[in-house]
Amino acid sequence: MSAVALKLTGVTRVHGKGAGEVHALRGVDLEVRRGEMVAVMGPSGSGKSTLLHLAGGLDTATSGRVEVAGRDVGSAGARERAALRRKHIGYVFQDFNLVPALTARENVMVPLELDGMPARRAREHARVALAEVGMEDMGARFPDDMSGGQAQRVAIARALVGTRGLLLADEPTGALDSVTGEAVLRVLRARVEAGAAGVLVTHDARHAAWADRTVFLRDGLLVDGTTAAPSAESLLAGAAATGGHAADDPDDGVAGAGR
Ligand SMILES: Nc1ncnc2c1ncn2[C@@H]1O[C@H](COP(=O)(O)OP(=O)(O)OP(=O)(O)O)[C@@H](O)[C@H]1O
Repeated sequence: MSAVALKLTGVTRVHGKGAGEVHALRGVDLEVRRGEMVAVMGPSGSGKSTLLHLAGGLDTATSGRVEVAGRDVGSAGARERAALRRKHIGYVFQDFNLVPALTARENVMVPLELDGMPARRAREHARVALAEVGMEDMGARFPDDMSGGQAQRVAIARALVGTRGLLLADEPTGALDSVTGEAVLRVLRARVEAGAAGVLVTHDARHAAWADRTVFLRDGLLVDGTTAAPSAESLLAGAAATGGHAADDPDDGVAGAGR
């Protein structure tokens, strides 16, 4: 299997038409390898969710190329894209997107069953994934009977279940208290250590500190933080120096790294 789990080359995404055109991404290049976790930071509206949707095969680029596990997502048909999503991509959405009529365990089993895994094996994978996020006793609960944080942990278990090579997370700890949130980031990190690739969209420099490197988006342009490799400490220092709002200004994180 390719060491590069995700590759974006010259990717642009224009939403809308004519006077209402929005250039959400402008010529973005990004490569994420297996065993690597990349954090994406940037102000609201800078294109972070658009980038994640493209990486997850939920949207297609206006121009440029998006490859997942060596496969060009843009040229794949709808059926192939759906299979790619189920087999290779784990996606933690900002809203939890759980199916209300299914229990926590059944929600986590869905992607595996869609992929043809027998129910007994899917149930065992779901048990492990729920245990990883501290929800082992909640398998029979329905989403409406859970707190926001519990529902989000189930969504994270569903994204992590099985052996997906590319994990995409949009602010996965938004509804979680900080202790649980850190536990979830730890699970994500463990999956990356085990060979998955991770992309984490976050506004929080403390969460970005869990990644191997941070890239910054501003007005659809991507600035790679690799050259200066801002460390967790320098990102946090940048956040502290700006009153905890490093995520609002990409330059703050860079300044915090001493550039
Ligand atoms: N479906 C759409 N139609 C029109 N414009 C869109 C659409 N989706 C996103 N946009 C615009 O594209 C730009 C980038 O949006 P995107 O949601 O990717 O930013 P973001 O960095 O994820 O923001 P946030 O941090 O607020 O979630 C914004 O100007 C947004 O208004």
